[in-house]
Amino acid sequence: MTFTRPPDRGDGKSPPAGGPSYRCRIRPLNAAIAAACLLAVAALWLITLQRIAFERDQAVAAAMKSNSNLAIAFEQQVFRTLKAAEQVAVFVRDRYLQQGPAVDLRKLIDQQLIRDSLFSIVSVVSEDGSILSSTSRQASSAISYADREFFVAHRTPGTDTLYISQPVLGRVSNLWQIPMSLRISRPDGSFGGVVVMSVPPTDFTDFYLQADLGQQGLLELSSLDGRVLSRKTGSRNEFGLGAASLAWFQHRQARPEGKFVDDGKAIDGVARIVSYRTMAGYPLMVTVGTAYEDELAPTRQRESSYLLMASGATLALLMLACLLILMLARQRTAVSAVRASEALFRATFHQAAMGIAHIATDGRIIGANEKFCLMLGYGQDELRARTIFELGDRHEEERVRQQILQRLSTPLAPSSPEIEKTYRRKDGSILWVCEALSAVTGADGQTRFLVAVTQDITARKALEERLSHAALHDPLTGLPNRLMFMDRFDQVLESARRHGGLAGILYIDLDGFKEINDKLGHATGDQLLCEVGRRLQSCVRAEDTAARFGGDEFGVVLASLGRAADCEAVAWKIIDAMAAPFGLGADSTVIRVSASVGAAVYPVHGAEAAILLNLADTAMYAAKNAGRNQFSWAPGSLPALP
Ligand SMILES: Nc1nc2c(ncn2[C@@H]2O[C@H](COP(=O)(O)OP(=O)(O)OP(=O)(O)O)[C@@H](O)[C@H]2O)c(=O)[nH]1
Repeated sequence: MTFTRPPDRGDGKSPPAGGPSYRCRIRPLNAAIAAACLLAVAALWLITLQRIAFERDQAVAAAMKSNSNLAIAFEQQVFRTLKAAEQVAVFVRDRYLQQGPAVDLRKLIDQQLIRDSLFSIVSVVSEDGSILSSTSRQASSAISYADREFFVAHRTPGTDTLYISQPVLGRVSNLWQIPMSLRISRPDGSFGGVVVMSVPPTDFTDFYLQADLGQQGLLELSSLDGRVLSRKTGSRNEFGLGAASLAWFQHRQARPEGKFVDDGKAIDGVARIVSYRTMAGYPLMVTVGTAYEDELAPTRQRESSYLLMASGATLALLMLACLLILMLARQRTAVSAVRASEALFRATFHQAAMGIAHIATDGRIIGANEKFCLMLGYGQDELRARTIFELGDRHEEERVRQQILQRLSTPLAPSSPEIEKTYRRKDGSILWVCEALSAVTGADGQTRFLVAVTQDITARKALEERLSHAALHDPLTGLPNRLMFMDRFDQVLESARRHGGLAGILYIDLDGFKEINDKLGHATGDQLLCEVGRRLQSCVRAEDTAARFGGDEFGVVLASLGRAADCEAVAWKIIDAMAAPFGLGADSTVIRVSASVGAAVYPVHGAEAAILLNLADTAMYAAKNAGRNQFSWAPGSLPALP
């Protein structure tokens, strides 16, 4: 998500101060990342919840199957007990019918004809309800069963099958018992009494421990007429309760056997996975149940792991999405910064008033801006095909190499010294530049390339040249002026001092120049002065200096004089040169002029330039006074001249 400034409203006014000056814009890529993340989270949770539901269903189905098997086993155990009871009852009834009231059940036990481990009490009851014989010592004929359910039921002629009564509190044992009885019929079919066997209800539910039904399991034996014969839930035993409100009792009306999840509200509020079966051959049903929470405990543990993993994955996905969005935002910022920087660079590089060239460390030109190309007259490609050394004259190459080496040796130096140097343009002309080199280094501190910032100073150099020439030369004749003359004279004197040589100076003044000016005009006078300058130069050697001091006054420095007398010889040579007629102007007007020359020699007449100049000047006046067109030595020991 980014914030952008709203477009200008066109009236030049900004949005009202204090109000929202930025509007929110969701970037499509950010929206796509957020949508993908939400989709992934939704899919993750869908899969997780489906997995949890599947595992729960699996656990419930497995528990149902297990409980169904246990119900079958429980049914078989009850069935065996009932069959044993039937066999005992038939055996006792046959003995009673053979022996009559003299039948002794305790003797039958002693003879191990009856197993007393199966039943707590076995009794023979007469047709009036009193006990005729019993395996219990507490039993007596005074105890009557005439009102008992089984006795009442057997008195009525009916089937010759085992009758299973509701649990009752035993009158002999004083304990809860389930009476199971068989009718004794006389040969004529009349009622002859009952064989009754008592089984403690808990004997049926001992199976609970074998089946390992847990702390809150359920094992129940009920009669189909709606009575719980024996039930065990956890450590609790119950007998004789009504079964009509129980869900499995109601389910049995529709299906003889089944399995389902019961909410437990009819018993103790504990939800259970139950399986029930209707017994074959007996009006009984068995029910086995295990606590729903016990069965799902392992699944619940896995559920917690799944939920934890899904939560972790959700968090990771959200963090990943946030990270991606953040990285994208940073990348966008970086890209914007790079673009801005590139735009700035382009504007600076291409529109700079200075020439800029990128130079490889070996001198190859990598690139150049338009100004640099313009300055040198080469195109970009032509420059790229050259080295920086090829752009200058041969004598400059070493200097440029030194400049590059110096820059490479101090790549991190903040400023680079500017040097003035020359390039050779494509057309062969000289380009004077003032150039600074900067080093561009990489992250490793190594120099990647050099940047040459070049300023065209050709015009300035030409101006300097002109100014320098004007300052030291006479504008009319082009000869050195007095300033340059004195400088050269100083240099010559210095050399003469060092080498013990001689140096001469001549002071020359034209004779009658004013008249020429006056008669022929100032322009002709100028022409004459120029020609005098040329003749003067032709009279001296290259190492000598001829100069114009001003007006019609000239001077000559004679370097490396072999003899002082040579000075006079040069002076006469000049006087002769000036005496020759001048043909000036378009019509070659013939003009005649002469010159008076004074001379002084180092070290004969003096040691200082100014003194020697004055002496030569004085000598020149002496020559003038001697009639002009003359030479005169400076005052001093002329005969001693070497
Ligand atoms: N044409 C021209 N005349 C100049 C220039 N500079 C000075 N003059 C003139 O040159 C003359 C020099 O004066 P002088 O040396 O006294 O004249 P002169 O006739 O040579 O006199 P003497 O030296 O005594 O022989 C003056 O008339 C100046 O006006 C110049 O640049 N051009």
